[in-house]
Amino acid sequence: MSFLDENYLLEGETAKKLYKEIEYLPILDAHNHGDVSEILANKGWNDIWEVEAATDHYVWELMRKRGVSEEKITGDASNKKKWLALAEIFPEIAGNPTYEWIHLDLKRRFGIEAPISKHTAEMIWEKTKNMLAKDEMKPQNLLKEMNVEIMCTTDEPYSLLEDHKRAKEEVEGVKILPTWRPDKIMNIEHKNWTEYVDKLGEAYEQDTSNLDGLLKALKKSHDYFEEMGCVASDHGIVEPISYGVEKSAAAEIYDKAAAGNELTTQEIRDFKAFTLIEFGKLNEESGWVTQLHIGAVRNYRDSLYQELGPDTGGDISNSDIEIAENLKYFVNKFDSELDIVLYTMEPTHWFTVSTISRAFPNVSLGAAWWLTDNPHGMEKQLQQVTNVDLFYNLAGMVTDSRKLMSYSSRSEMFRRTLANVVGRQVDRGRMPYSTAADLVKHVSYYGPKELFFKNI
Ligand SMILES: O=C[C@H](O)[C@@H](O)[C@@H](O)[C@H](O)C(=O)O
Repeated sequence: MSFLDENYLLEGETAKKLYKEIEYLPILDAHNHGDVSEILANKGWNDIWEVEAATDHYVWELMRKRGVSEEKITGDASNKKKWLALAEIFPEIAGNPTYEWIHLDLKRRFGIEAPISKHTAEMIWEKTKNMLAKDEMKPQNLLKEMNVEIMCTTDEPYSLLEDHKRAKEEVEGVKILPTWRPDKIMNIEHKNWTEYVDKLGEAYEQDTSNLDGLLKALKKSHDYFEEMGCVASDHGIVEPISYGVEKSAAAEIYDKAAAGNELTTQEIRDFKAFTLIEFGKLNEESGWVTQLHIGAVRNYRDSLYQELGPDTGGDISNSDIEIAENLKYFVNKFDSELDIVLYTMEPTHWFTVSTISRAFPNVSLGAAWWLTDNPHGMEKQLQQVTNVDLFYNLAGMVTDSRKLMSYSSRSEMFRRTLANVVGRQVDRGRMPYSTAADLVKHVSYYGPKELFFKNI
């Protein structure tokens, strides 16, 4: 096998055949960080740094690890200098999925086969710059080229979704849907919490000076998102917190926080538990999927957070959290009533979550997430699911991407890994080929279509 050839990640003849079954299925992406204004403007990108690295903290982290100065990552250096710095260290990041994603993009979108290095950096810069100037490389064409059928962005509940509204009218060939992400309302301990609550109130012209007002504002926002085509909420939660909390108790906590008083740890937990259930109720009424991203400790590297803020690198995964007891109330409260998707990145959590998903028909597992969204992680996670829960109940792949260009490469990596894992089962006599072929198609496309997009 040579680098990223047609057999990339595929270990046997069956895997190769299975991959052919799913290679060209459209991409359904229920979770990403797409920038709708970029798609609407359709101006495209000036150079390869802009398209591949300017918005992607995965790349920034690796550059820092290989000693590149911040000036050439997020600082004032020119894009050309930044690209040359990245290219120089590129051979040193081999084995990390970013190495493969970017090479796949170069190969599939720009027809460039040469491995990135200081020797090829200039050539790649020039060639991609010329190609990026062409219409076919503009965001809307790129999405069609990558065969993206539906993509769901991640949005604040106080957003009025102006860009989504326009995208609905103006962007052809791909559906761009919002996702309701109310973390900032739930995180009552955050120093800017009152500001976020005020924003929500202003956006939906609702007095939020008490808990009732907040709940009304959330409902208005939820209704509006639904009107705009939203099919899911999403929640970033370090450790799930769920138990019954009386509304009167939550209201007292709300008043205390709104008056600027410090809350106890217990009060913070109570408020989170209360709001999670409220979000679930709203989703149940609307028939939305509830996505829980569990276990990421964000902004772990203090200096980076202080200097550059969130989503700049420096987030970690914590295996030391309790999931089963903490989720019990939530999954039981909505037993058989609400589609719930659990995303976790820790291999040690996969067994627990797959047993929870096995026990509840309405709970599914999302693809291996973030730091395990790579061939090794996805393969391990898929094997786990195969043997405890069902392939057929998987929620499918989400690109989770912060740049448009990689929707296709991230999906390709998943589909190849899937073909490989399932192909191996066929080769070991665990299922017939025809069953396997249906199964990989289901996981890649028909399953997520049914789960997230059945009414679209
Ligand atoms: O960019 C960051 C990571 O890709 C990403 O996994 C998280 O931001 C996650 O999608 C989330 O929405 O919480």
